[in-house]
Amino acid sequence: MTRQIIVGNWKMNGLSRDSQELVKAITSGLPANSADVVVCPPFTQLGLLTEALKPTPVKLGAQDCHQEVSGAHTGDISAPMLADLGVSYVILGHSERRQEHGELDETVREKAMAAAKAGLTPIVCIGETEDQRETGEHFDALGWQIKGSLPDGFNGILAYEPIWAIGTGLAATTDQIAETMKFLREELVRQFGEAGKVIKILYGGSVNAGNAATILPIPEVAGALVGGASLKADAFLSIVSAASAA
Ligand SMILES: O=C[C@H](O)COP(=O)(O)O
Repeated sequence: MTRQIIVGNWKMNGLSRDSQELVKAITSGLPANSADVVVCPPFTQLGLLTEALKPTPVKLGAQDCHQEVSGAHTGDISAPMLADLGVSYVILGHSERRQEHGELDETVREKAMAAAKAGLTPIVCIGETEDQRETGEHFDALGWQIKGSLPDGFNGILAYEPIWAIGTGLAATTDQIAETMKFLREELVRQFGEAGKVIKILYGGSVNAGNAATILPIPEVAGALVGGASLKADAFLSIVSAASAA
């Protein structure tokens, strides 16, 4: 059985002291035979946490990177800069970046290529809006996002996050997740052939300590991308335990 992976996306949360305390609580509370765990703090905490996480099995991820290696891009961070710091994963195309920064599939694809080239594992996010779900256009939307956001030869992680489930406390139902995962796997195989069979797919959107044990065993779910609940060590560790048992 493949080990699941739980990714904590801290979003724009965490000053130095909180961040250090949080990773200390997480690393000291990991269950035996733990699932793989990745924490993705804001850029400002990455340097400090690299050192704190070095002696632990927890890996470090970033929440974005630029598609270029270097240059005149004020305020941006490149994939080689992240790799240089000891970062292993990078979340790309999160719906909050797509919405707040107008990030397009094409840019996400370029970022995923840049990340892989720098030795990082890209975690590319896709997800449908509430409208698309209600009008039954969700599979079309997801198919287009896969086509547009994942580069040829993609061997990173895909995160399915229905936008209406993010931060709402209202996770997708097990039936919705199961049906969508099946669709995503078929689509990955259609677009990538054999390689599409092994791309890991995470579910994200209001995963918490109470629903993780129901969501994580759903076929094709390889783990979770966790927002709010990743900021509380107890809740995050419960999700990690559920993944370790799934
Ligand atoms: O990246 C994480 C997702 O946006 C999920 O956030 P949430 O767990 O707070 O719903």
